[in-house]
Amino acid sequence: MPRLNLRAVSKRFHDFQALDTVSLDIPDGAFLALLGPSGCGKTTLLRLIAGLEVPDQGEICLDEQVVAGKMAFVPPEKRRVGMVFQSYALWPTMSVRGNIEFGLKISRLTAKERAARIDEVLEVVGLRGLGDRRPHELSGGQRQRVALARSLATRPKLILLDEPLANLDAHLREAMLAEFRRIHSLTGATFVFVTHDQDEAMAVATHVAVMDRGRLQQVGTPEALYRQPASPFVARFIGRGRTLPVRVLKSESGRTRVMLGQQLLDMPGHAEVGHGWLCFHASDLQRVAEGGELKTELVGQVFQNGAFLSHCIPTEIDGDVVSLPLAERLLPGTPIELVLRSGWVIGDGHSSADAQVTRRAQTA
Ligand SMILES: Nc1ncnc2c1ncn2[C@@H]1O[C@H](COP(=O)(O)OP(=O)(O)OP(=O)(O)O)[C@@H](O)[C@H]1O
Repeated sequence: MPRLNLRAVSKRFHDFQALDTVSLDIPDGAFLALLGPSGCGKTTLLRLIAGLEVPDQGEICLDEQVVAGKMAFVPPEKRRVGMVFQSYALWPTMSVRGNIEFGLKISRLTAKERAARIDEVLEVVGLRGLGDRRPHELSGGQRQRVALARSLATRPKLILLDEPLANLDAHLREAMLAEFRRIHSLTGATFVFVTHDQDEAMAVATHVAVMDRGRLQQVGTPEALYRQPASPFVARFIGRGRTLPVRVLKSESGRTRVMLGQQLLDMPGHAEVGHGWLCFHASDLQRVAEGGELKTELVGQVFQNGAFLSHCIPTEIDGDVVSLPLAERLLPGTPIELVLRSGWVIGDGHSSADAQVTRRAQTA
């Protein structure tokens, strides 16, 4: 059963279209990351789900109840949704227990029940024994755990997290990601997590929704987005992917026959006959001495992770720079011939990308 449905939700701020007909089904128990460049509308979408903004058009349903639409608007406090902000938003003069209890005051729990609930969530987030500390006596990671505990205390079905790790250093971010995953599986709640960091999204989420300029580009598992992007934008955005223009000759049963320059290739994918894109990652490329499918010239190298990440410009087709790790340092201008061990072909039209978004969202 989907926990959360968005149907053609749009939102304008003055003359700026922040969200444009976004449709999305989020299954019960999912950990969905909303991913996209700065300003693409992630936070606006989260605020609409929370009830902090009202959509101009479309409908939002939580547990099959319309919470925002033409005829209905359920206020935030009645949505059973917990929200965790980047800034933590803790009361500085209150203890950890006081901060968590604050959110429980409007519940009908007795003082004893509230105390038990606080103990329970402190245990879940790994802060047992720190209940009497004030926020300034905690580390950034601990403060974020308090913010999460405060949201969990009301036992919401849906938890919204707005860039919760943005204020933490890289090392702590990784540890907190593992913590979020653990807490997600322990509570069984549905999590929706906003981030512009794709490594973060891919590491933690069961589903990722990629957004660009107010529009949803694709929803799918991290693997599906990586291996089967629905649009050139997703292909380039995820996993530092690359795209090259191809001519699609045939497309049948998940295989395509394409021309990459003068080379005939057989690749997985779906595309209409005509102009298309071959999407791939550095790991799909292999250098060969001769007879490569893609002839390039080295433009530069960077020493990274024990290898020379080599940037190469295609010489026989009009395409962007492709990159792959090589074992040796070479002079700029060196001819590099490459074969593509794998890839994914998509069509050029946005309609096919949109169709895949809908199909994937429905089957997610
Ligand atoms: N209250 C508002 N009034 C006017 N414009 C707004 C308002 N809120 C958001 N916007 C605009 O809507 C667009 C989307 O904003 P939003 O905060 O949703 O983006 P985001 O994807 O979360 O970005 P970031 O990753 O930088 O936080 C931005 O261009 C922003 O300036």
